[in-house]
Amino acid sequence: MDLKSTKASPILTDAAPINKSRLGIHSSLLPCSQSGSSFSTSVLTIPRKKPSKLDDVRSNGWLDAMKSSSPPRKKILKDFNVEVASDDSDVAYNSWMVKHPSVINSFENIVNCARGKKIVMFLDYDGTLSPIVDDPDCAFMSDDMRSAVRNVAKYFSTAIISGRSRDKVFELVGLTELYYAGSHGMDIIFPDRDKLSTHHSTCVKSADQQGMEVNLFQPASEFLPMIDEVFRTLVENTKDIKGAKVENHKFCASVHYRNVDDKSWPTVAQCVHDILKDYPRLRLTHGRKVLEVRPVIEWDKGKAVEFLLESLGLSNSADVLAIYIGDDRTDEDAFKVLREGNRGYGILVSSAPKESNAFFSLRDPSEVKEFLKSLVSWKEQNAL
Ligand SMILES: O=P(O)(O)OC[C@H]1O[C@H](O[C@H]2O[C@H](CO)[C@@H](O)[C@H](O)[C@H]2O)[C@H](O)[C@@H](O)[C@@H]1O
Repeated sequence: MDLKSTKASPILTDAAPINKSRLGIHSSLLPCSQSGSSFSTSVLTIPRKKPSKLDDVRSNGWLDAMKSSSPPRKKILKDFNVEVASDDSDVAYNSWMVKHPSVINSFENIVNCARGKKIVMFLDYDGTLSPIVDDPDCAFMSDDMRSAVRNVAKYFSTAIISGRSRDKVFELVGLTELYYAGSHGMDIIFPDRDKLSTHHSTCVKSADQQGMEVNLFQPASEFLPMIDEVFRTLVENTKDIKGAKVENHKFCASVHYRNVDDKSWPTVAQCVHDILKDYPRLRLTHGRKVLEVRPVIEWDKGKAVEFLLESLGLSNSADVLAIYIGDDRTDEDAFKVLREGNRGYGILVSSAPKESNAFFSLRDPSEVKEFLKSLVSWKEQNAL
């Protein structure tokens, strides 16, 4: 396979727009902006200023997105170098909560909606089940959280949908009774014992780590060699940027800049941008202090939720209430699917106000745990 080929498969979409500023020509000098009829191409002057190496990432919005990623709720009081919760941010958070109420405070509402319906639980991993930490290899969930998830799965079908590789997220969660979707939903596994109501033809049979028969759904499998190649190039090209870290998640790759001095963020962005220029079949999404490189297929966490609901025969919103808990921009696709399809509720985990398609909110993973425990208690008290 030609890894850099531009030949699109039927499912490809989202070709990167042509970035005029990349040509080093200000848009006001381009023919489309001319107003008079006497314009002559012979007088078109190209600015003498050499385009900055970082013009690409400034003009395509990557840098702004990087700066706004994972904003701290508390402000540093610079003169005293202490962290304080400013009144302003509290006021902003409280007014944001009017739009996205805490699901703990709205518990009665959500369980009333769930009466007579099957609850299906979708959980993101990082920032939802485990706290955000500097080292992605040390993002462990607590035993207490694991037991809360295990108890939820006793009563409700539960799936983990993560940007990490499926193997990695399974290693971190370690519960065999769940469904797992890794690589932002591009790698879904089902135990073969489950009767899949649809999609049989798109799944392949395989064996899991315990040798049990499983069904795999991997809509981006053709991208495997490409992601591998890009991962190696990213590692090589970022090796001199202190603090940068690249992860291979099989069907996507992550470039972390949480531990990079913010003066070097433009260098990280430009480096990723330069590599992506050679791969028109890959695109970039933003996570929490992380740039994520993934195939331009029409597949995301929202599609994975739809796929899982349909495959498990749980897509009838009259009988099913889906709940998706996540903290990241990539979780927004899933929130949107639930909101627009009237299939259930998205819950955003955030301690700062954020634009979101989620209906409810929770502040942090400890509130996620509290909510999961409350659902289990409610179910136990109402079990007939
Ligand atoms: O979909 P998720 O399960 O939320 O995974 C999204 C990314 O999570 C990880 O990165 C994030 O968490 C790290 C550990 O707390 C943190 O250091 C990093 O800054 C966050 O972006 C994971 O390492 C990424 O590869 C995932 O894409």
